[in-house]
Amino acid sequence: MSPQSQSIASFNGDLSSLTAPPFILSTTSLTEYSAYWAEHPDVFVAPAKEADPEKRALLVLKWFLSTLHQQYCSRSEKLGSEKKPLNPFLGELFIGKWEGGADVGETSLISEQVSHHPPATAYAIRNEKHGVELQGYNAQKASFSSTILVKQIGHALYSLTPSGSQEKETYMITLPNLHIESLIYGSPFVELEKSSKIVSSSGYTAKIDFSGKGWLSGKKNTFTASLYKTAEGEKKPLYTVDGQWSDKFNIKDARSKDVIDSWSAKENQTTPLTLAPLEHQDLYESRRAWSDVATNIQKGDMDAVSGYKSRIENAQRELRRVEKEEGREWERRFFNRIESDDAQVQALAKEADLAFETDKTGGIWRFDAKKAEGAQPPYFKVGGEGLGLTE
Ligand SMILES: CC(C)CCC[C@@H](C)[C@H]1CC[C@H]2[C@@H]3CC=C4C[C@@H](O)CC[C@]4(C)[C@H]3CC[C@]12C
Repeated sequence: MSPQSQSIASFNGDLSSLTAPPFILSTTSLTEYSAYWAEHPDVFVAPAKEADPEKRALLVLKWFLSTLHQQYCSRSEKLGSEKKPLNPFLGELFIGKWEGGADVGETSLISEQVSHHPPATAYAIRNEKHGVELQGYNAQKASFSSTILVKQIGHALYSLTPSGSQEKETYMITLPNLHIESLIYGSPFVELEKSSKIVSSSGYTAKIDFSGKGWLSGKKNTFTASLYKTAEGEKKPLYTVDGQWSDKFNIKDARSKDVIDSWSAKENQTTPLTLAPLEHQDLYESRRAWSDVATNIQKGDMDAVSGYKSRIENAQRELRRVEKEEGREWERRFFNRIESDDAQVQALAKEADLAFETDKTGGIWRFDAKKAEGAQPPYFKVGGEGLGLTE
């Protein structure tokens, strides 16, 4: 048996324990993936400007669908194949902002590794000007059956206060399952499976069905979606959407059958995320913490890679040891673990068929805006508690 298949045979579902050949290693940590939710900030805030609740729910669906290209195929398009991201360490941060035009304003991103065993990443994306917030967390559980199957555990909550209203509207978003295709040809890419739901407190539900390589079109990344009144059910759609999430899709009014809107991933450029320069970043910020590892992955110096990785891992082990000794746990910088959420969120979760599975995410994680107020790097005191990354 090769070492590769041995590691598969003893695989426990934790993707971070999977060994991959050097050419498949990415220099990017999973904490960075949270940014995929808002790389089109104008689409992210668009629902807040819509006065009609039905159209607002449709714009939330459109935004969700528009994120899928970046979430699930930007690596294979940019780098030639899907890659294995760096495993974030507990407390790792990825912080940045998107400068929109005068109309969009600034959108900020906070991403934090809130759990290490099991690995879970939480994020908050906010646009103050439009009163839009997305927060969520996710973990992955993998299994093998001719390829890598990945179940996503976690959810996202999108909220806004419609213009001219006082009442906050919340959308519960569930995450799709996925699998890796073309693994044996050495050019792995992601295909989405089953379905995702977006259930709103305003009484609308969107259901997205991922059908992979469409049996009619023969094209990969095919999906259909419909938006309906939660109380009336899937059989009475108000709008339908179909196409490829990695390319183009059309939005139709289900009553008139007219195409009323569309999206093309290739024609809509992403807005770059602005980060603090490396030297101004905190030691816990992803790019800074992983910079030596990343440089050596690029150079193909795998000995140096494992040396620098061990440095991080050993420093982390030492922190965990001291915490255990002192009977405390690592304080999350921007998020809190909560026992259960309010009745509204629970009702939305039920409608969305969401099971919290807290044992697989280390808990339910919620953003704490107070912790983020006026946050400036360094986010952590360095010294005794440092990562051991500075000399
Ligand atoms: C490429 C093969 C050989 C190695 C396996 C890599 C695994 C660890 C990669 C491949 C695709 C990746 C997923 C791609 C996109 C997302 C969406 C993001 O919002 C959360 C992370 C998540 C869910 C990634 C988790 C890690 C992942 C499953």
